[in-house]
Amino acid sequence: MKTFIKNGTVINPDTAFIQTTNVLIEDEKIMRIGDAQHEEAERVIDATGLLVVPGLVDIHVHFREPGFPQKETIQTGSLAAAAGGFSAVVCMPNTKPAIDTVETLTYVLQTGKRHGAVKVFSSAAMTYGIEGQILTDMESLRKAGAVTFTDDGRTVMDPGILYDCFCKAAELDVPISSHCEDHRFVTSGSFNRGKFSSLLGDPGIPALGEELIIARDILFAEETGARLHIQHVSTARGVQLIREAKARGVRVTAEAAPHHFSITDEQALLSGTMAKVNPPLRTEQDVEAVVQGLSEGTLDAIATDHAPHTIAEKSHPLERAPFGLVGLETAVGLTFTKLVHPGKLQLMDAISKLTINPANIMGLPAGRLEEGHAADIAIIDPNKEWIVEPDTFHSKSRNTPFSGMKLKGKAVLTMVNGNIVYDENSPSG
Ligand SMILES: NC(=O)N[C@@H](CC(=O)O)C(=O)O
Ligand SMILES: [Zn+2]
Ligand SMILES: [Zn+2]
Repeated sequence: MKTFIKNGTVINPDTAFIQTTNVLIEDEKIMRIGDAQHEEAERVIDATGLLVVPGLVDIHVHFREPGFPQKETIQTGSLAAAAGGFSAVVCMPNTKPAIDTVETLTYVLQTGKRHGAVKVFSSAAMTYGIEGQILTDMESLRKAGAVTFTDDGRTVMDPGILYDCFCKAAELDVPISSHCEDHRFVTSGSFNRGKFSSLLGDPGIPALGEELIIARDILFAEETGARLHIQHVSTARGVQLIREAKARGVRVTAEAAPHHFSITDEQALLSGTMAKVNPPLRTEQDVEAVVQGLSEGTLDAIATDHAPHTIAEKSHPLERAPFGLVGLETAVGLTFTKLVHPGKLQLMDAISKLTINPANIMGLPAGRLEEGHAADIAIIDPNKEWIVEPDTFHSKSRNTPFSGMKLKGKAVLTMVNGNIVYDENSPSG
């Protein structure tokens, strides 16, 4: 089957290519990028005024399988991904059981193949049960397809165990993805420790608790030569630590989540538990530093940390409600509204941080729009104005602080291996 995408602004960040042109797809591959007309193709998509970019890559999602299908399944999560323009995702291992054995990892990857609308990759846990005590069989998990090791949701606190983990990661040349939170220092708060946590009588989560672990893990990476990827960076000093580490040649990369570059801790007053996320929404200065980190390249990737929870759970009193918010279906809108349209991030950089950069960090065969490559493509309408309505999400969960927010920019079509997995303009879209 031939698909012809005509007259779009075609972007391939890997080669800094941007041109108004056409893309011809045959079966699962991109055959040709260029001016030639192929109006005879079975399917012709008019992309006039739209961006035609590599399928987006999210290296930080929680699809909750096995264990919590009431929050999300691999199938519903992948539908949310497709609706957000993503064609590839990396699942986090804080499931039940955790993704800490080859058996569970294989279950996730096979379920992704069978029921996933997009390409589902997976991390594996650093320690059994994400308990920070006993290292998993990293070698076997790597062979079985784990693209990174992480205890996301928690931090491995024991330096001896962590050291062994970094050494093994260096040997296997696989990145460690680090959720940075010093559990001895960060205790029972729900929001960023500061003015708003005080107002709400919440003990607060100190920025220092995140920064201590960022600093620690950078030293471990430097010492062992392992590749380190810092997840969901939320503080100004965290950005600064990564900037300095990169300058002295440490193999460190980092991601920012859309909520950390879009809204501040003041959101707690408006959204309550819907704004409860870990790391927490921080101050205006922190948000500015995250934006600066993205624009200067200290922060390499935008990753959603899509963390679905049920409404029932989010209705618990503040201290019992779980941390996390869904992000796949608002990521493009927030990136364009908060970064690209205000001129804080160049269009090419924004697309890089949603495609080739995260793909390269995790070594995924994704993130490129090139002849001969798989036809994983997102079509984005950068000027589409829309209002976030959680009831229309494809995700099983609706936990977002962005409900009712007006955004400009949206993925309107997503293709995986030449198949359309999301189409805004089709009835089933
Ligand atoms: N980000 C969150 O607030 N929650 C995540 C865990 C995590 O990413 O740390 C979750 O699994 O719900
Ligand atoms: Zn985390
Ligand atoms: Zn996470």
